[in-house]
Amino acid sequence: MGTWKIGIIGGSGLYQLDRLENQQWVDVATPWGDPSDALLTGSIAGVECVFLPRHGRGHVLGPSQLNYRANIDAVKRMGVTDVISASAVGSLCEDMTPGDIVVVDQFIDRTFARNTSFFGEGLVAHVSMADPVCPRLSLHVAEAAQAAGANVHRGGTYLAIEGPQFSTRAESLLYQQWGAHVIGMTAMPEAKLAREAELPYALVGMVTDYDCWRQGEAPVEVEAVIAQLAANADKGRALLSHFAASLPSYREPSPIDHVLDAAIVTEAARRDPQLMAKLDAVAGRFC
Ligand SMILES: CSC[C@H]1O[C@H](OP(=O)(O)O)[C@H](O)[C@@H]1O
Ligand SMILES: Nc1ncnc2[nH]cnc12
Repeated sequence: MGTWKIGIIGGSGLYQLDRLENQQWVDVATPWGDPSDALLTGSIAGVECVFLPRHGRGHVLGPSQLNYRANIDAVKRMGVTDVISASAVGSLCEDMTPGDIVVVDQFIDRTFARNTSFFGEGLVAHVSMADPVCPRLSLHVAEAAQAAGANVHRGGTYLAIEGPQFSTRAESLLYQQWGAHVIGMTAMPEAKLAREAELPYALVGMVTDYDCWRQGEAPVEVEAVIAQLAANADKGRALLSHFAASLPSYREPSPIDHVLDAAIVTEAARRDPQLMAKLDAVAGRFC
């Protein structure tokens, strides 16, 4: 390997990337169905990037309609080496305030209506999610966010709900007690699938609201989320420029590049050829 190719999955409020030089929208077909939209290829400060608007341009897909497998397969198919995911998040703690950036390092998954794995009958694999994000990529992202002038929290637990409704007050208070710091609807199973696809993953949580646990604070509304994201747009753009400019020119291999070596349990002779064919991008080394 040696060369970075950064996948950027843009969440709410992030549907295009003006910063990309030599931009081109590319339609990508996957064996898992259609990704959320075409993928935008280009470069920032000489670093090749591939951008995918998670909800599609115009925000047409909700969190439960996203084809998470197709999205991760598509970026992998485009030769991406590492994925940065940007997400709007609600804060579950006092000191993570709207406008802050949380570089998430743990997850609690409360989603229930999504395809959560590329593997299954005919090819069984169990990857570790103990450390669900890439520390190297997260460090680069956190430093870039700091350089962009953001108030950055290095680490935090993201609680993923199914949505599309926001939480009840009782749920919000419960998630706080569980030790979650931020809440959103999309990073799971995205982070799980990225790990299965051997893609180092970092999550930039952009705090947009205080959810509904906080006394005296109006419960979160979409309008406030979008307004906060718009207010942060310049910081987001600066973050990406700092990130690309600060990457070392040589990409040292990551242990995440090979997690499937220790994860696939199905004997070679018992593997399902049809599923193996579908896994050509995700697990091509084994096909
Ligand atoms: C528009 S508010 C709720 C919406 O925003 C977040 O999306 P994303 O993670 O893609 O930025 C949240 O998860 C919901 O999907
Ligand atoms: N409070 C919240 N709950 C779930 N998803 C969100 N995305 C942004 N704010 C959110």
